[in-house]
Amino acid sequence: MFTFQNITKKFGTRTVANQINLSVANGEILTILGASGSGKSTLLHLAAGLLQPDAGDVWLNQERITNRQPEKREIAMMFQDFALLPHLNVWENVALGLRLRGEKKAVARTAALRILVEMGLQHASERTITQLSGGEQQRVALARALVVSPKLLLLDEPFSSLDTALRQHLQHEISQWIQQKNIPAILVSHDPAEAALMSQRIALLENGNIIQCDTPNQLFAQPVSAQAARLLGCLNVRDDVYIPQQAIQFHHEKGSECEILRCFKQPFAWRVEWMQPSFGELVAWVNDDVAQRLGKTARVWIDLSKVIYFK
Ligand SMILES: Nc1ncnc2c1ncn2[C@@H]1O[C@H](COP(=O)(O)OP(=O)(O)OP(=O)(O)O)[C@@H](O)[C@H]1O
Repeated sequence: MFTFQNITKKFGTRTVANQINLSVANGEILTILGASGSGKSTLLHLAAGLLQPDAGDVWLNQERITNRQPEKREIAMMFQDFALLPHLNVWENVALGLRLRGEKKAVARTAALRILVEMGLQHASERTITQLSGGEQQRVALARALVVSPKLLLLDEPFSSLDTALRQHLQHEISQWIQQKNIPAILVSHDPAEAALMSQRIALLENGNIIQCDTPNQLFAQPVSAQAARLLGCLNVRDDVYIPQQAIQFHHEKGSECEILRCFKQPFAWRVEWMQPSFGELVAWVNDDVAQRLGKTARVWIDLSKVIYFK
């Protein structure tokens, strides 16, 4: 279990982490989702010990590690650019963390080769990094992070440079690893789809504040504010109202309060006009799968009991 307890960090007069309280359970991936500059990387650096908080404490497995040096924290970090060393071959890159901890070369090599087998990369162990594909490099970076048996894994947008197929494969692989190793993991992302796919919970960060932290389903169904809904990439958000996809129906459900809508195809999406006068210009965008089931002139309904109104 990893915990940020009331963590505050300022750069000059600017607060980039404001009284952050967060816990991540063993086997859980928590995603910190936020816009550029919201303070995501700062939180990872505070967890890794690369930055010191101005106030608050960091805990790992009931131990207070606030003042512990990064190399003594038993935390592994995986970066966007993999940060592999080109002058070392694959197994040497993987063994690096163990070597830095003072492990003998032969012991570190054995451990590195063992994890490369687990990653399906044994055939590439003697290759140089430049002889690997982007996906293979990513797996080497993962192997290097995991070979030291970390007690916490920090992932700083590690998939952003990969193509879709590879990204999905590695997202799945990493999720499985976290569960298998039963360690907590924190993923930093600005991609809501990735956050929803990979994590059990998502913390929404805005200007150094966590504005909401919950399961993806709960967040998409009930964002606390228009900002939260926008961070989640939700469609149909206005400052005062949000229509979740599940509120948009084709069939009138007996007993639910509904409004009739018109739906028509736009160049790139389906647009549904809400006819309720009090909502003025509000339009609802529907998913492709919903749109495919609608004819051009089909009527859809909004279940008003599922609509979220912001104060
Ligand atoms: N060492 C530093 N000194 C001063 N300001 C910093 C420092 N590191 C980060 N900042 C500022 O703190 C804010 C948060 O930065 P951070 O890198 O944590 O954001 P982020 O959410 O990870 O952004 P991105 O998605 O663009 O990487 C930014 O305004 C940044 O300019």
